[in-house]
Amino acid sequence: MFAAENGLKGDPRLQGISEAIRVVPHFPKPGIMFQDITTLLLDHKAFKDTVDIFVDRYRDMGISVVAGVEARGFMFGPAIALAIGAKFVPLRKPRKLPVHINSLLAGQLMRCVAFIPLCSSRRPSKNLVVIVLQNPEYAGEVIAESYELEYGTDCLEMHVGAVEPGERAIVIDDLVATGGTLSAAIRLLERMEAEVVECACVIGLREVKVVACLLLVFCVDSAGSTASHFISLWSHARLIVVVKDRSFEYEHAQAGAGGGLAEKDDA
Ligand SMILES: O=P(O)(O)OC[C@H]1O[C@H](OP(=O)(O)OP(=O)(O)O)[C@H](O)[C@@H]1O
Ligand SMILES: Nc1ncnc2[nH]cnc12
Repeated sequence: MFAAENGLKGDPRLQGISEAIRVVPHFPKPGIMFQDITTLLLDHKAFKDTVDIFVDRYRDMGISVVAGVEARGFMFGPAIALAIGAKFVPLRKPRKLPVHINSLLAGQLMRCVAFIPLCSSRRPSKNLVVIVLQNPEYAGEVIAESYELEYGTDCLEMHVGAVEPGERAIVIDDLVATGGTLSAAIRLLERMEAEVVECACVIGLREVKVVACLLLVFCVDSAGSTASHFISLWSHARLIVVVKDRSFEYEHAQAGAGGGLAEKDDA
């Protein structure tokens, strides 16, 4: 049903996209079949087709926020945002977004910086003038959401004020595995009262380990068939995934060539 709704069933672009993604066995550790989108970025047609699929889908959906997950969501999100006329909001790993320590300290800093050009006999530099004009209110408070990874935890941060209540948002990333990262992204946006219309990823891992927060997963494989659906326990947002990971094909090919699988079993 969803494949038809999305207009992706039988889409000839899917195979090219899928094939442009390199599978790197045992990276970053034994047993992981790493889905490497850097090769997709090198392939102009496959890269453009990927962005176009998302742009076609979201162009007329009243989306004003494209939120991209660091780091690989940054490689697709800005192009989509520009094409659909939305803003791009980076969801960053901890301590990357600039934030003032507190408003008092920021106020003192502003006064100091403003004082320097007055005391200086030399003409103030461009940089100083820019800082003086900054308003500490906009200097960047952040909110954070932690999430579980296979081993340990991680965290995403977003600037307060980057989205307004009621704005319609999509979240972009390269890949969904457990869904923990996307769930943290959704929580950040919903805390700012944005409406998360959908999440969109290029790749869905074949054996998605669904966590309680995962939405509805919609996979279209390279043949254009619907792969899997998982119903969220708490969110109404949806997820579109363009292609399934190619580990199976890779292992199959390696097994045919007499390699690969044995190496994986040894790991
Ligand atoms: O569905 P999940 O289980 O949450 O995993 C998916 C996330 O994992 C990868 O990022 P990673 O955390 O490796 O960070 P990176 O992009 O900075 O390498 C990927 O780009 C997704 O963001
Ligand atoms: N198999 C995989 N390939 C690339 N990125 C990932 N993030 C989590 N699992 C991954």
